[in-house]
Amino acid sequence: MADLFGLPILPGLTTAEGIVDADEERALIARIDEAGLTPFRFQGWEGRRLTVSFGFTYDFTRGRLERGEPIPEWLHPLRSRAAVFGRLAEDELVHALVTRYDPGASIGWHRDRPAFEQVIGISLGASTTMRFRRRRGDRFERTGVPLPSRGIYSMIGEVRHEWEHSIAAMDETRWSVTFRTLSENGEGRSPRSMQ
Ligand SMILES: O=C(O)CCC(=O)C(=O)O
Ligand SMILES: [Fe+2]
Repeated sequence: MADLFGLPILPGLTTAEGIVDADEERALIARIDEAGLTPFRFQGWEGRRLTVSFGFTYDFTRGRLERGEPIPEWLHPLRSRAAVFGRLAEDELVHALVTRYDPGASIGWHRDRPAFEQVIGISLGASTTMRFRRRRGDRFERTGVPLPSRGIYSMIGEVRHEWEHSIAAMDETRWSVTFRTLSENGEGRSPRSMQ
C-alpha cells in the first residue's frame, strides 16, 4: 500500500496537488467566509467546524436528503476541475459542502452518507492528514494520507465504502470544498455511517 513516493494509498483514493493557485485560494477563502457558514449539527450535537451545503443536501436533523440552494457560480470553476479529476460530467456533482475548520475543529470517524457516491474534496489553507481506518477482526487497520493545501482527492469504491476517515483537530485554519455525486440506491443503506 505505498506509491513510488512512499505515501500510503488506498484502493479508490486518488490525490493531486496544485488544483488551485494561491490567488484562487485567497479568493475562494474570502467567498467561503462570506457564505454564511454555521456550526455543523448532528442529532442535537454541535460540532466546532462550520459548514454550508448546496445542491442536494443531507439534513442531519431530519435524517434525509433534501434539495437545497443551488451550487453558487463562484464554485463552478472548481466543480469543473473536480469533475475532470473524478472523470465525471460536471452536472453529476450535484452537491457541494463547504467547511471551515478553525483551530481545535476536527471531523470524527465516519463514512460519508450512503445517499452520496463519489466524494471529491479540495483543501485550502492549512495542510492536514486524512486518517483512515477499517475494522479487521478485533483491531483496526489504519493509515494516513496527506491533504496538502490547494490539493484535491477523490474517493470511490473500497476507500469510500469500506474505510472510515477523520481529520484530527486543526492547529491552523483549513477550509475544504467537498463535491459529491448521488448514489443510485439512495439513502439509508448503512446505519453505521454518520455522513
Ligand atoms: O474536510 C475534508 O476534506 C473532509 C471532510 C469530510 O470528510 C466530510 O465532510 O465528509
Ligand atoms: Fe467524509
